[in-house]
Amino acid sequence: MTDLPVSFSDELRNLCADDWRAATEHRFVDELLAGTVDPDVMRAYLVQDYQFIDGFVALLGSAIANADHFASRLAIARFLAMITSDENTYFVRAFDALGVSEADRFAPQLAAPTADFQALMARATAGGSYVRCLAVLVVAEWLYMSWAQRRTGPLPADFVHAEWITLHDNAYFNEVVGWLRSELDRAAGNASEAEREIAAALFTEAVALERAFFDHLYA
Ligand SMILES: Cc1ncc(CN)c(N)n1
Repeated sequence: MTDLPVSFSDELRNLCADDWRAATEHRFVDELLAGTVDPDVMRAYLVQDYQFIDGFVALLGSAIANADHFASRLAIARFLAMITSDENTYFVRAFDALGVSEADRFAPQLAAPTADFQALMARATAGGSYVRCLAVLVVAEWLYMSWAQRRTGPLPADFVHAEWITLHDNAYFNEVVGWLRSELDRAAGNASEAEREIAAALFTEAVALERAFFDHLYA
């Protein structure tokens, strides 16, 4: 039997398997799935992540602008609509529940991994390249789906924990992740070797930053 060819997205994930595993099996993930994250840790995480979301929305906008098909633009725009509605209102409700101040919602002091992630997304956003945007988008959503799918028990009782899990493991989200991966594989197939190398570097840097983003919560 001949082996199936490895897709570009699988190849990239294999390149950074250690960081991928460390992030998806992180202490924060274990505690989130068990519903036992310390409220101070959850607050710190969500405050930093809201600043990540800002750059992420800009990155989705760039993917829409640089996509090579109308159908791709439509699919990304639908996903962007989910982020700016259901996901954004989750943050607002979670901030209310956790007593997060206005200053921390909109202008917190950035942790180093947050600032580094913003810089990475800004580079991908400004690159004028669909494959570069996709490389970072695929990490952000595939890695999150991977940890959310590790859940074997019931959802935690607290909505702050439960909804953050279900936002990253539901039928629509899982379909988006599969689609983003297939778009990355397709766009990489149409890109030059130099573009593929840039996309691979963005991908591996993003995986390392996902790990650092969780690590800093316990530093
Ligand atoms: C840092 C980070 N990476 C990914 C995701 C999933 N959208 C997120 N909310 N935050």
